[in-house]
Amino acid sequence: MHCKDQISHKDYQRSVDWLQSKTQHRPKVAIICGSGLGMLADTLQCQESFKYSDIPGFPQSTVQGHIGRLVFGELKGKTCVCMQGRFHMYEGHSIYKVTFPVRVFKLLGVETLIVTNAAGSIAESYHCGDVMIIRDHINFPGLAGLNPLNGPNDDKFGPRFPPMSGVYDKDLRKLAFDICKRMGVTQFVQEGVYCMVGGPNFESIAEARLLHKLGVDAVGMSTAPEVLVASHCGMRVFGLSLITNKVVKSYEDSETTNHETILEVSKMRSEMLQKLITEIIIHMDINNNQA
Ligand SMILES: O=P(O)(O)O[C@H]1O[C@H](CO)[C@@H](O)[C@H]1O
Ligand code: HPA
Repeated sequence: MHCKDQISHKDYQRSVDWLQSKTQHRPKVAIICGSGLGMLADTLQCQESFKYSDIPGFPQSTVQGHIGRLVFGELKGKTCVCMQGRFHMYEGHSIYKVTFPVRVFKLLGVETLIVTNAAGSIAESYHCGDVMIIRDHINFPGLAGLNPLNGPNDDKFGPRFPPMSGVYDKDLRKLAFDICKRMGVTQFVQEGVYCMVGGPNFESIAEARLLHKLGVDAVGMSTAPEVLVASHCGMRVFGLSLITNKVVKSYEDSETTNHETILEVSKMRSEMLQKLITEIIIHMDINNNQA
């Protein structure tokens, strides 16, 4: 990865200008849908959607379960934009392309980013189908120097050395938990630490044991770069992981993980996630439609 791949302000703006010329929607909330979770976008009213292949600067989705469309619309009167499909580095995208949409959202006027993902459980107490409110993350590629903020800093977006403590908004986490209580689903709601690994392989047993020792609760191959860029440019962030599989940590265990099972579990919980995210958006303060 070279800084020459870095994206200029002009390139983000080109994408923003194109989108603003095609839709009247001016979203304050953006939602990134994880593997198999794209149907979250289906509940938006007055929808207008754009294929990634038509939007200037957008990369293409190549992973099954990631449709590759940007959907604008309203959730109970609140204007949102939803990514039906995200980008991963293992697809061959540069880390700047992976996070490209987040800066486009910022320039569109988005203030809050909601990220979702499918993740494997490392925590012993988690079960398949659990929903984890993300409290914090460990960004392995970031720790190793693969960071979307590498290269000359664009001060128009944020500072050179941004803090990463308290990135997952405390009030939104509390709001989510209160909503889960009202929905009567707390028995399968957790709060924990998400760890991003590079993928595309799933973890070896020794790697899974290492993650467990490090205090990781759930592992996936996404999310941290988008969250980092959103936080850098001052967006409020909320994240949910759907636990789609248990990560094997024992040499006695013959189970293996596969993407198809992950998509099936995502489908099983999609309605509950849709409802939870809708309620969060309804109940959070949004300075709506003033752009
Ligand atoms: O993180 P999302 O996009 O939900 O996808 C998860 O599911 C895929 C593996 O099945 C990986 O891409 C992993 O990161
Ligand atoms: N490991 C990494 N990424 C994942 C997993 C996993 O077990 N499940 C879903 N995404």
